[in-house]
Amino acid sequence: MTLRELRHRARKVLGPIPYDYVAGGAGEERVLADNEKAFDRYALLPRVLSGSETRDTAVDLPGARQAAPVLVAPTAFHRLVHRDGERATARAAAAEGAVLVTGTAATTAVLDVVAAAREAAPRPPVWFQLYLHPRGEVTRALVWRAEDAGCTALVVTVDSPVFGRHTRDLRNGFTDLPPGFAAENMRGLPGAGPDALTPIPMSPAVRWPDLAEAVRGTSLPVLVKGVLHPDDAKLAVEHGAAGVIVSNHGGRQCDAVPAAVDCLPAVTEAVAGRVPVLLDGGVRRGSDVAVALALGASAVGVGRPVVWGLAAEGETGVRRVLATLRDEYDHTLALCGGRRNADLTADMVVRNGGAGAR
Ligand SMILES: Cc1cc2nc3c(=O)[nH]c(=O)nc-3n(C[C@H](O)[C@H](O)[C@H](O)COP(=O)(O)O)c2cc1C
Ligand SMILES: CC(C)CC(=O)C(=O)O
Repeated sequence: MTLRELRHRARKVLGPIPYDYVAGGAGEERVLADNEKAFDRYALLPRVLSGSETRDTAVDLPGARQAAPVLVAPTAFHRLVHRDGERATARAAAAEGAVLVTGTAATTAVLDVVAAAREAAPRPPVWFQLYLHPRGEVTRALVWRAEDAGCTALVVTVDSPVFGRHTRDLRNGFTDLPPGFAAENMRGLPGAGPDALTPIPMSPAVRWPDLAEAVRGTSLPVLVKGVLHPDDAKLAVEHGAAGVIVSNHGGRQCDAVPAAVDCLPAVTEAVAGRVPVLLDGGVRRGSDVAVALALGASAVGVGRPVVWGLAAEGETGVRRVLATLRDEYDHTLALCGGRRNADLTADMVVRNGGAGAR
């Protein structure tokens, strides 16, 4: 079953409002569509007679060693799509040896998410995603909850000075979570209330010194998510980021930005190997993973496919998504004459339509 088929199955089991919440993007959904289409604009140029019967797809990331270069990007409100919610996602990611990025907008408290992951693996890598708050004590409270739970890294999302205008949610009048659901990590903290669709106080007043303060205030590595401009990637490193995640939030913030993968080469060049560069947005096949790695990513995140897997089949569905991507990626690596991730290099990616068009 391909990840696209899993989406169709999810659509059958979900009501139209939660389906639209997950599937949708901002504005006219141009960026949402382009994230996937962009991968069709790249082709792989394999090397031959250089492979191996055994391949090593493992990757070392801040606070995590993963079996494959694919991690679970933070997506909000898993209990909206499956009764087991984030607990199921956590068990699945841990069982597959993948980082789970849980987040402030989870419908399960981070302590319970990490506990569920530990049911499947002794030391599962769980990262915690948060937005910086202009009031430092709110940020510190969230960081403390993540540290206390046993998360091994933090992910600070910086592409949301204001919340994106999600066309489908606006049309559906979807502004609050249904009764019985809440952003559990926001309990007791200032915001719109944990049951609001945007329970997180986003602020355009947040600036680089706030990031530096957050980095200083934790012993955990801090990755910065939502970087597209190469100069911002440099600033992130200068302000202490342990990793940079190239992302346009799955097309849910500004609907006029480039596809995530199109921003990757310039960011990779700007970071110049000082910290790992990751990418999310539009990754749907093992060959997409290979293209991203060849263009400089250490690993990729997947958002919607994981939610479709969870909606369609719970823990089993999430495992299926991660296992499928790992298997397809390993197969692509073999077809490209590679033994390990680092064997995929920028000269092996061409613009689709001809090797001469690079
Ligand atoms: C339903 C949904 C909820 C999301 N919630 C968050 C969030 O709470 N925090 C965050 O940083 N990114 C969030 N994202 C963005 C994802 O982390 C990621 O950037 C994006 O989904 C990647 O694109 P993909 O869905 O094409 O894989 C969300 C995305 C979706 C689809
Ligand atoms: C609660 C929101 C902040 C989740 C989000 O980032 C999104 O829906 O794209």
